[in-house]
Amino acid sequence: MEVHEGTVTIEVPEQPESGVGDVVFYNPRQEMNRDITVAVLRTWQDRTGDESYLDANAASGIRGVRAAAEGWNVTCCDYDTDAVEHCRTNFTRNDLDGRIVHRDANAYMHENKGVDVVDLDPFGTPIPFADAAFQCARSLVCVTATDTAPLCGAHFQSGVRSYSAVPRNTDFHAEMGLRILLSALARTAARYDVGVTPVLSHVTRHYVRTYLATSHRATDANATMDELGYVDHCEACLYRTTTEGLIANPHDVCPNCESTRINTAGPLWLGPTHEVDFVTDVRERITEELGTATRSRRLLDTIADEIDRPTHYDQHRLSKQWGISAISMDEFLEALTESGYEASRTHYGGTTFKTNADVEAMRRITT
Ligand SMILES: C[S@@+](CC[C@H](N)C(=O)[O-])C[C@H]1O[C@@H](n2cnc3c(N)ncnc32)[C@H](O)[C@@H]1O
Repeated sequence: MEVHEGTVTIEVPEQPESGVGDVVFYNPRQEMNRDITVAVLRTWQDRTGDESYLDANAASGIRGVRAAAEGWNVTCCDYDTDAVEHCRTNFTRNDLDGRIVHRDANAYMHENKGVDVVDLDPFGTPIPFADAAFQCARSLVCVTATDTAPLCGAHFQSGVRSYSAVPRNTDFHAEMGLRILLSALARTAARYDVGVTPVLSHVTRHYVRTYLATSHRATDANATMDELGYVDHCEACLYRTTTEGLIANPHDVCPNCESTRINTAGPLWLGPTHEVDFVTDVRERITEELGTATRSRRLLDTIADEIDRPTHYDQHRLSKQWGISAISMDEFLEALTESGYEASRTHYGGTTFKTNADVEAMRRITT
């Protein structure tokens, strides 16, 4: 079937309804992910003059074709024969040049270091490709992870295995997933003396996406490691607290309600998950021909306005906890800001917010 995204048209096989099968993969639900990638690549090229882009898990080649249409010097890599055929057809069909490589992505990245931008978009966890990506990429690593259940602690052991960290299934699960992923990526990069700075990250129910600017200096890798730490979370009253550094110092009882139902997650990335200037620049480069322009702009606006530190709350979950009916989000946030606290919506969900008020202060002010 024919698929139109942005300025390109590609050919992909009919997809099985279950989403699982042998055919070359294409997921229309990821169009916004790809539209934002196009705007990120525009921003990155304007800022750095970078030229080369590796679509390491190419499938139909949709990411690579779209990057080539933006003027990038593209390599598409996939170990699947049919995928490689589709990539070839789709570059030709759009009259674009691109290098198509039938190879294991790790082998290719190890042998071809110095690509400006590397994009990882495998099935499930990207961690098997992370070591090679941080050695191969010169300046930007883009990563999608679709294994949201392991990342957010819903599949606990799988999360521990994949990410060498302890995820917990909390009421801020989407952010837990992002911070577990960033932690694992940062620790992987640091092994090669590479420091990372997340310039943009976003999470939906289906995937986590992040863009990491890289710096090949041991001192920057040290600074990256300083962004790691732990979050203690009380299941009884939803209180949380963070501990910076790689030495966990877990609470046995909740400092707020003295419950022992307090658990620790980490090491997590506790640093910023985006740079506001970068997000604003990307937002400006979301143009009308992008199919998800309206949704993408809305998402990027929310991210740019989001307080960027761990962790978010869910207003409905808190209201349930306190046994009251939820007031409107605007009223709730206004009550916090009028009391001198910071408060913002977040992109993690319609009823989510961040604040520097703790749960007791929130309850006092808003109920
Ligand atoms: C989720 S699909 C990629 C989707 C595509 N990037 C898009 O936006 O539509 C993952 C692809 O990674 C490929 N893949 C998995 N393991 C690989 C490996 N070790 N080396 C190269 N490609 C691999 C699969 O064959 C598959 O085509």
